[in-house]
Amino acid sequence: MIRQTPLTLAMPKGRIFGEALELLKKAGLKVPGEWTEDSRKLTIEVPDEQLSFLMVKPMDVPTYVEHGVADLGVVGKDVLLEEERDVHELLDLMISPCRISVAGMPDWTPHANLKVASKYPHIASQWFKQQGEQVQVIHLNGSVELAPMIGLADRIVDIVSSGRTLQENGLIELEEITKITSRLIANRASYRLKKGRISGIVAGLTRVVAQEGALR
Ligand SMILES: Nc1ncnc2c1ncn2[C@@H]1O[C@H](COP(=O)(O)OP(=O)(O)OP(=O)(O)O)[C@@H](O)[C@H]1O
Ligand SMILES: O=P(O)(O)OC[C@H]1O[C@H](OP(=O)(O)OP(=O)(O)O)[C@H](O)[C@@H]1O
Repeated sequence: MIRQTPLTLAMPKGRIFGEALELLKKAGLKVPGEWTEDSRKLTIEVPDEQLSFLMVKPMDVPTYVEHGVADLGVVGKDVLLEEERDVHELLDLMISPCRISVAGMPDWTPHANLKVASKYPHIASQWFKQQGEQVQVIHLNGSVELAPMIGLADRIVDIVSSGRTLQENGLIELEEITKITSRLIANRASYRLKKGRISGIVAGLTRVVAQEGALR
């Protein structure tokens, strides 16, 4: 029997997980079937395929991959832009689409010392720097839309998908910073040392992503 090269994948718990798993399955990988959203288990083994899945927070996926404890990872481009980790971005999986935008209250009156609340402090700082605006960035971990409503910040930089959260909190989208989809990333050394197996997975996923795109 030919033994497969063992591979470890860092998978984001939450929104992206289901869609990513579906793509991997369609690309021909035997993926864990028994895992459910309410499971507390953080590692899943698929012994027949020499595959291990690590269930991690979306923001931490690039950390696991950069340090080489995971060979591959699936992560939103938002996290890659925020974290700027030294990883190899292999493929746009075209799943979990959304955008990062600047939003604020419609009746806001301009003033100096602009405050910007965001779960993405790095992306927010870079964006306003590029615009030549000096701002104070306030890092929040969620419920960011609250900040302009209660006077914590003048603007937010956050994910927009349906626009419902902005709308229900009386905010308007002012500028789109960038469109976001999820990406397949690799550890740089793993990509060299396990190139055969990783290339096979990338080829399978590339085919599936193209097929899914044609169906949209
Ligand atoms: N409406 C959306 N809101 C947030 N993230 C979205 C949305 N649509 C797609 N995404 C993608 O999903 C990823 C976030 O997934 P999820 O919401 O499960 O995690 P999270 O809320 O950041 O995690 P946690 O708060 O548990 O650390 C983002 O990095 C982004 O790429
Ligand atoms: O445009 P929409 O479809 O409304 O989606 C965007 C919202 O979803 C995310 O929040 P999440 O549900 O992850 O909660 P959080 O505020 O705790 O980050 C994001 O931070 C926005 O608040």
